[in-house]
Amino acid sequence: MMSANTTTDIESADDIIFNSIQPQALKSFFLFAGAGSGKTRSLVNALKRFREAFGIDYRLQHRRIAVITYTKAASNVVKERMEFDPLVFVSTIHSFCWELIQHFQHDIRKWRIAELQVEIDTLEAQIVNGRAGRTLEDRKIKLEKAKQRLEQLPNIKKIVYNPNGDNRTRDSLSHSHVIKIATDFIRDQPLMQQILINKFPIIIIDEAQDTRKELIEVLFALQSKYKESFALGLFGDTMQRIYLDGKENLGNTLPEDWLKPEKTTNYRCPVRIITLINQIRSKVDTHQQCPAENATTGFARLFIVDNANKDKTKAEAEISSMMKDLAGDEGWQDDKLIKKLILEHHMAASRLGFKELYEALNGPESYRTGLLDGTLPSIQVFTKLVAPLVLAHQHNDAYEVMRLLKKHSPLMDRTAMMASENQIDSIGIVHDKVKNLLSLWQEGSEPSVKQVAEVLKAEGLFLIPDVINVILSRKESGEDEDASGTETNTGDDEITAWETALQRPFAEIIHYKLYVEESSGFGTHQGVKGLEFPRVMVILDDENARGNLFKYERLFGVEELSDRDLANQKEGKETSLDRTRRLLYVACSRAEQSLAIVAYTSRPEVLSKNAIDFKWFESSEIHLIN
Ligand SMILES: Nc1ncnc2c1ncn2[C@@H]1O[C@H](COP(=O)(O)OP(=O)(O)OP(=O)(O)O)[C@@H](O)[C@H]1O
Repeated sequence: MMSANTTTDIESADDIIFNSIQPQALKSFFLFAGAGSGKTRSLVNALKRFREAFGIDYRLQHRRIAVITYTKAASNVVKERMEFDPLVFVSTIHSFCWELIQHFQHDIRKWRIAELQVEIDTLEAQIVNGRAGRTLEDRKIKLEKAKQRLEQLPNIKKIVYNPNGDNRTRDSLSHSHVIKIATDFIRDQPLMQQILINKFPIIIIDEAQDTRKELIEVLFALQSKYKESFALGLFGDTMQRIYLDGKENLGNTLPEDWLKPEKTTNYRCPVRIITLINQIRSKVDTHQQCPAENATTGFARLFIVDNANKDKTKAEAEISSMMKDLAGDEGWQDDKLIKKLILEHHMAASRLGFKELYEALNGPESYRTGLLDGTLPSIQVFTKLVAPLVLAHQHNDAYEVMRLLKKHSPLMDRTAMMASENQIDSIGIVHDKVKNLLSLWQEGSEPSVKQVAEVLKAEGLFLIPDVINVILSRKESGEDEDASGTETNTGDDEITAWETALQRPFAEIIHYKLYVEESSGFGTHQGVKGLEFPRVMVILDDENARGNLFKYERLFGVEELSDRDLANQKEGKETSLDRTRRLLYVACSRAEQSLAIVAYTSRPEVLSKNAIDFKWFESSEIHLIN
């Protein structure tokens, strides 16, 4: 609800949070904190007040408050503001899960055996029933690998977890394993439940709307079982749920006894942008924001570009120049000072030279989120290890080359080094292997991703993800394509994606890397979550988008809803319209001063009329670009 008094608003929300975490009177709560409402400040305030009042007792009882953030960067901010006080355990969800399970080695091993056995049984059944062809051959390779892993499990002394990679060594768990294991243990093991609530009687989760729903659900169940001794504090905004693995409608389906404080002031955006995002949101719920007392008026403009206009770079340059004049802000003339947000990524991919790689890997549903935010495990060996190694070599940075190898190469891990008779010789051998890898770029050559992967595999420099291993392990004679192509499962479309991606030049990996790491001037939509920029250009371009997850033409009423959307709407389920609206809300709410929405459309007049009818823009704020 719109608050008349912003001071009361902060005080009451912060007080409610502090009162909820009194050790003798724990209460669970969901803090509704819309865009720019200063969640971090409220969180740190509550933690500092808690430390002051209860820190000594808590330490004596060996208890801690857990704070789970969405990114490592967000963890670091909270840790720093809390002066790295061990009273508060701040981590990402993966590290938190690992903290809980890491000493349960016996149970983890049992869990892995059961999981591998299911995988083996499924593959064996598929192989018995499958037709001859590549799919069958791939499954046989996968089966072999799964059996090897099962066999090796008893020999592994300690199962570990590496938050920075994908199956880096055979004894390490993947990110999704860690979450699944923790979820299962919390749900099924009373001992784990006791340990959890004794160690962390209070768990605070930031960006709760995007936190893995399976885990949120077991924590909810735990809280309802141990109301007196365990409290959950969720910080979030249902309108800012942008990942598909978050829990739908979290915040609207809370238990009766939960408290629901709300922060209604947006300290980031100027008045005009707050009015716009309130209007975009008004179709979904009644949460509305108000500006801070010292907020400026700000600018929001809608630029409508006909799809027939093929030179998008030129159109956007013209728009920047118009924004400079409209907002009276020279900053709009400097690309480095503007954040351009691509909500669908094909346009950036074709402009920045990684379109084919992107299109291949964007195929499997399971890859999409990770591809967009750079966390797709199977690509990380290239983006996080090979590309930095090549770039460091090109900059003559021998120290960085060594650091990457020491940290990530199985050839240089502690066990390998201890086992070697002469460590100096071993380092020399690793150097030769690196030389072989780098020779792929010699005299201006441009290797393919596959050539790079083959050298990695042959030299054993870094571990190759299983999906790529399957392709590289195929016998030359196994090239008999299964023409029917009808057998698919998740694993198979991932293999198909990598078959194409491996053929692409490695340079596409580098362009992709620059894009997801935000060094290209463009921002990924998911990547800007939680961030803020003075000037934001939000680019809406369905024509360059693939898939049906987001459709701006539908959101603006230019295109009819699909049959699937209509069916979902009828059943009260989420539609592409809902997802697209939330994306637009998040993107627009990043702007601190001025905002330009650039909408490419097949029907400029209809889009313009609807933007006015929806009360998103006045006609004087809309510009048609030819
Ligand atoms: N009480 C306050 N007074 C003045 N400025 C504030 C206050 N709280 C937060 N801010 C400022 O407002 C901006 C937004 O805060 P923050 O990024 O913490 O919001 P958020 O709730 O995380 O938003 P989002 O969910 O959109 O990412 C920051 O620049 C922050 O410094």
